[in-house]
Amino acid sequence: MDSPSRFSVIVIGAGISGISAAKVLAENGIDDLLILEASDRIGGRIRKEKFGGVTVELGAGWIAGVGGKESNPVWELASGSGLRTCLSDYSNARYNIYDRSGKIFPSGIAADSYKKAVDSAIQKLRDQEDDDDISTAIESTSAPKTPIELAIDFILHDFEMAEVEPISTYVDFGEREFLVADERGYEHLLYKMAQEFLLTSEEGKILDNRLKLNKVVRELQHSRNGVTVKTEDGCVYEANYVILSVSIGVLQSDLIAFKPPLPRWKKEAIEKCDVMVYTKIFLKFPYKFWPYGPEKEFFIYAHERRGYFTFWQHMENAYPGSNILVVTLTNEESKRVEAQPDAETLKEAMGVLRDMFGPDIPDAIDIIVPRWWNNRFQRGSYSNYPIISNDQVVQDMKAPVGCIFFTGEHTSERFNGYVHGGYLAGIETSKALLEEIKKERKNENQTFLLEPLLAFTGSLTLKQTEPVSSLQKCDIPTQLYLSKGNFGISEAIL
Ligand SMILES: Cc1cc2nc3c(=O)[nH]c(=O)nc-3n(C[C@H](O)[C@H](O)[C@H](O)COP(=O)(O)OP(=O)(O)OC[C@H]3O[C@@H](n4cnc5c(N)ncnc54)[C@H](O)[C@@H]3O)c2cc1C
Repeated sequence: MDSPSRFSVIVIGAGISGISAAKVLAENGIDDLLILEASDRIGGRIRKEKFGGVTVELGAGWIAGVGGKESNPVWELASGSGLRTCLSDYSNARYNIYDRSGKIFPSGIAADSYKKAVDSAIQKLRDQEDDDDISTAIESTSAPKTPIELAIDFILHDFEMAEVEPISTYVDFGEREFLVADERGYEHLLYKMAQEFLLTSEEGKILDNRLKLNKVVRELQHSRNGVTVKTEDGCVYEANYVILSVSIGVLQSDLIAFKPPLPRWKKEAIEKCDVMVYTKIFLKFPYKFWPYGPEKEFFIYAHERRGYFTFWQHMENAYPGSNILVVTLTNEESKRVEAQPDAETLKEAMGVLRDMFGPDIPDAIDIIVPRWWNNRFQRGSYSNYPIISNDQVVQDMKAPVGCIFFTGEHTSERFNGYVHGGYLAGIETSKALLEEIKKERKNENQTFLLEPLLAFTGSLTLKQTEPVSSLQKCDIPTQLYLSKGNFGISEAIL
C-alpha cells in the first residue's frame, strides 16, 4: 500500500482532458503532480481494439471540425504525428436510405425530407433559445412520423451532436471530418502526449511513474487546505489541488464521494447536463455484399422504430478489403443492446441487413458491442446539453469548488462532446489553476512580509498564515497599507 504523499496537483483521469491539463501544468513548472487513472490504460473514450484484422475505434473515431479559419489543435497533433486519416462525409447517407423491403428512396424525396427536418430543427432551436429549461428544448425538437423522417431525425439529433449540431458546432474550426484509420489507433496521440509521465520497460510495459493506472478514486475530502484523495485499493494521496476530469456520467453516478458534498449549484449543473449514449457496433463478414463506392460509405435503414439499427457505414475507405460494417445505436437502443447477449444483437443486425440486401447475404463472423453505458468509469459516451440554451449551466459545470478544479469535454463551452473540446478544456482548466496558484503564492509572500508588521503593531491577533485576502477584510490599519496596492510591506511601513 502507498503511504500518504503530498503533491501540488493530482489530476484524476487520463483521457484527453486529463493529459492535456497535466501537460500544461508540467510545462509551467508544476513537477510534483500525479495522474490517477481508474482503468488499466490511458485514453478514456479514445479507445482502439483489434478486430477482423484491423484497428477499429470503439470510442472517438472522427477528427471533427477541420478546414475552418481557426486550426483545430487535435488535427494539428494528428498531422504532426503522422496519424493516418481519411476524409469522411456522412452527409451522403441521405442519398442511400433503404426501406424495409430493400428499396432505396429516390434521392429527391430523401433530400427533401432532410431539408425539412433540418429547417424544423433549427426553427425549434431558435424558438427555444430563451428557454431556460434545457430538457424542454431537447424533447420538443422532433415530431416526425414516417420511417424516412424518423431515420433523418435520428441522424440529426442522435447520431450527431443533437440540437447543437445544425447551428454552432463548427463555427470556428471548419466542417470537414476525418476518420482515423491508423493501426496505432487514435489513442496513439494520447500515449505520445503522456510520454513524459510514463515509465516504460524495454518490453514496452507501462511502469508506474507520475501516471498511475488502476487507481479508482472513490473519495475526495476537501477543505481550503487541500484535498485528500482515497482510492479503491486503500491508497491515500494528499494534494494542494485536484483537477477532476472524469466524465459527466461518472459525476452523475456515486463512484466518487465528495466530503463535504458538492454545493447545490454544482450538483444542479451536473444533473442538468444530458448524457448521450452512442454505440458503434462492428460486424466482420467473409465478403462484401453492400455497395462500396466512396459515395456509398454511409447508408441508412428507415424503420418505423426510431434509431433501430439506422445508421450504417462500411470501412472500405478506411481499410480496403476489411469487410467490416459499423452500425450506430444511441441512447435507449444502446442501453437495450448493452443489456442483452451479443448473439442477440447479431441476430437483430442480420435481420436488418437482410431487409436491405436480401436473404442470401452471409452471416457476420464476428461482432463487437462496446458497453459505454455500463462502464462505471464512463457511464455514457458524451455530454449533450445544448450550449445555446443555458450558458449558466456550462459556467457552473466548469467552476471550481474550493481546491477541486473540473475539466473534461463536458466543461467545454464551444466543443462539448468532442475530443478537441476535451483537449481545450484541459488546457483552460490548467491555466485557471496556474492563476490560482500564482495568486496563492503572492498571498503567501505578502503574509510572510507581513510578519514584521504583525510583530510591530502587536495589536493584531490574526494568525500569521492567514492569506492577505483575509487580512484585507479586517478593520485595522493594515488595510490602509494593503489597499494602496500590491507592494511589499516594507514599503507600506515607510
Ligand atoms: C462511442 C463514442 C464515439 C465518439 N466519437 C467521437 C468522434 O468521432 N469525434 C470526437 O471528437 N469525439 C467523439 N467522442 C467523444 C470523445 O471521445 C470525448 O469527448 C473525449 O474523448 C472525452 O475526453 P475526456 O478527457 O473529457 O474524458 P475521458 O476520455 O472519459 O477521460 C476521463 C478518464 O477518467 C477516468 N476515470 C473515471 N472515473 C475515475 C475514477 N473514479 N478515478 C480515476 N479515474 C477515473 C476514465 O477511466 C477516463 O480515462 C466519442 C465518444 C464515444 C464514447
